[in-house]
Amino acid sequence: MSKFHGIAPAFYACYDKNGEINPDMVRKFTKHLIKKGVHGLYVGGSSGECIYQSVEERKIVLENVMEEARGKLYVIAHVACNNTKDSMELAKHAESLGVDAIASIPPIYFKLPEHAIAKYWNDISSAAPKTPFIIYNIPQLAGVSLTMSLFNEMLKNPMVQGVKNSSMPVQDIQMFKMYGGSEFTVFNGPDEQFVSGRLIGADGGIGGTYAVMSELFIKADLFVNNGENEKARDIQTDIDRIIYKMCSAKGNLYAVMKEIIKRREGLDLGSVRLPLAPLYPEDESVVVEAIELIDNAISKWV
Ligand SMILES: CC(=O)N[C@H](C=O)[C@@H](O)[C@H](O)[C@H](O)CO
Ligand SMILES: CC(=O)C(=O)O
Repeated sequence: MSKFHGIAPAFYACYDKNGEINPDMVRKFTKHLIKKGVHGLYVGGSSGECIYQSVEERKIVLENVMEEARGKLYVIAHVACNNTKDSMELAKHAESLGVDAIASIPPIYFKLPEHAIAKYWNDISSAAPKTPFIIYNIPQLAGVSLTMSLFNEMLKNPMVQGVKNSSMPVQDIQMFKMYGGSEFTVFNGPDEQFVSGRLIGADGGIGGTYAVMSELFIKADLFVNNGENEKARDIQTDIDRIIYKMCSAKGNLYAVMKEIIKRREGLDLGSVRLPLAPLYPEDESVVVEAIELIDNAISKWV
């Protein structure tokens, strides 16, 4: 089994009362997830609110994660900024800290040609020449798809060793697996189809909702490994009910999940940064009902 397998929660941004990065909470949250038994961590991605943080802030987050995580589980650092120079700086910094891989979305806003996207990714990779590079394919948010021509171009770089695939067709996972070569890693992106992603060939998953119910995803992963497909399907159904509930709030999904972690686990990660919407008073019932669903699912399955 490759090092990159199992359950890798996308790390949430940790803020203090004033909305500043809270390094102490970054460490506590890292320790908390390690104790839960997850296999890896994905730091500084969408869930880490990377696009709303400065280069300096993102370095501080990764440094504090690495202090707790080094040698205990794999760490993938998402290093993309929307310009090449800052992304290269973060890539270099991540390599100096000894992360297991770096990852990057494509550049957003301008519709760039594929050769420019490939150059952006290869430049970032060249700033961390000893560290595996994972392409983050998330067309519904990035507005750019990892096409086969772009994928094949990227495979010429031997450090390109995986894709985190968040496109909705599950078959995309199979395609990247098929053409990536035997050592190539593909992570499932959409948490709502984690089990399907694993069954069609994903080595593991990186997900935005894992940290709020890691027990359930660890169990789902185990069911797939053991060929217990009916149980895998049924736990996925319970997971999806929880995700749909959390997504029904007026406030942002990450604000909901941080509130749930605060109440269930006693860790205060703060709120989200604007323009992401914080929790509204009318979200109280969503939080309470989601907690009940999570508690019930954990007592049923774990
Ligand atoms: C669009 C998006 O953010 N996708 C994430 C990464 O793949 C997922 O992990 C979601 O957070 C999750 O599936 C909840 O919808
Ligand atoms: C959700 C996710 O995978 C991310 O943080 O990018």
